[in-house]
Amino acid sequence: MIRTVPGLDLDGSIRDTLTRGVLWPSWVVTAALVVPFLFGVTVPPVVQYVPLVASVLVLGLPHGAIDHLALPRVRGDDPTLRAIAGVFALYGVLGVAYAAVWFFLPAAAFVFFILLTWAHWGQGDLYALLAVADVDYLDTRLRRALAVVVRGGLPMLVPLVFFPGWYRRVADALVSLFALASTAQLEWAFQFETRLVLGAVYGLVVFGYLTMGYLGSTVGRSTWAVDAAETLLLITFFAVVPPVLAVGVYFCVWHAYRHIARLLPLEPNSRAALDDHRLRPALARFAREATPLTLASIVLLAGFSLLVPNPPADLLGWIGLYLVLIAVLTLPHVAVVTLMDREQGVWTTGR
Ligand SMILES: CC1=C(/C=C/C(C)=C/C=C/C(C)=C/C=O)C(C)(C)CCC1
Ligand SMILES: [Fe+2]
Repeated sequence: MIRTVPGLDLDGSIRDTLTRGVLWPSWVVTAALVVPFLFGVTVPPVVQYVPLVASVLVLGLPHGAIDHLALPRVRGDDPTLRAIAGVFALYGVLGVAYAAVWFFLPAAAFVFFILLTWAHWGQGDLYALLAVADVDYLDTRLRRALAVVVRGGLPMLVPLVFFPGWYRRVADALVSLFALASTAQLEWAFQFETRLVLGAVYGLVVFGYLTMGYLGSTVGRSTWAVDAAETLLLITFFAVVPPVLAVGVYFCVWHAYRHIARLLPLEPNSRAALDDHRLRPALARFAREATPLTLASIVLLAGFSLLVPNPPADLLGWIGLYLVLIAVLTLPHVAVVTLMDREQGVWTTGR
């Protein structure tokens, strides 16, 4: 059966529900975390790992666990066995191919993971800007691409500029599961000069992006203010909060939660609940739907630990393994989200 599904044109009541229940919490949590770190608070590594570890069950891993339902739904089709099998096949082919790259070229696979996440977390925020924050100045494809570069760079580049040591430690944790000392090839990326140049270029791009939005906004500047405030908040967040903690929190309350919010209106019962200003039943339904494949991914993680040449020996090693699993699952997940973008008109501007 073919149905029409919401694209970027969410009903006002749904937008309200998502702004209150999804955007606000992401602002409050990130802003609250900035404060102690601005005052120089330090926290032991184990505590910094908590959000990333929690993301295995809460928000993070589950956000991709209904990709097999999301794709048919966004097309207005029923999730038939055939449609679901198609998504599973996509995961199988892309996931296995990328996993093989990790075994043979781990350092290159890591760099690709960072760039893939940059694009993917950027594309997630772009949808939220268009559909929930309802910005009006992203009216050309070039401007939308710029939004992806700016938004994805916040979690992927800002930590490199401000915390190269941690960045390197995490890169090591992933790469050394496959080959010891391979991150030596990435030494250049952590050098002061590289970070200075990348930071300066990125700073200019952010400045250009925000100026473009300010000048291009026609219906008052309130939506631009949301975009600008989020951007500046996240720059500060990733500049002061230690990166494993910052990325873990961002992954859960920002990227994953916004993606889940995007999925909810695609399901008719959840859409009705949101329309009625009720977020909780929609989230409960999502949690039920996401449980089986979240659990299956955890089994995959255990299996993966038996396959890597240098199995994890400590908590950071396990986090590294978890991130490699995420990397492998993210490639097909990005394919699904990119198809969703196409169906929902994220790149349809006429210009
Ligand atoms: C943890 C961590 C890092 C990388 C995290 C990545 C790349 C996560 C990707 C998650 C994805 C793609 C989830 C799915 O949507 C950095 C940046 C090296 C800095 C140090 C901390
Ligand atoms: Fe995602």
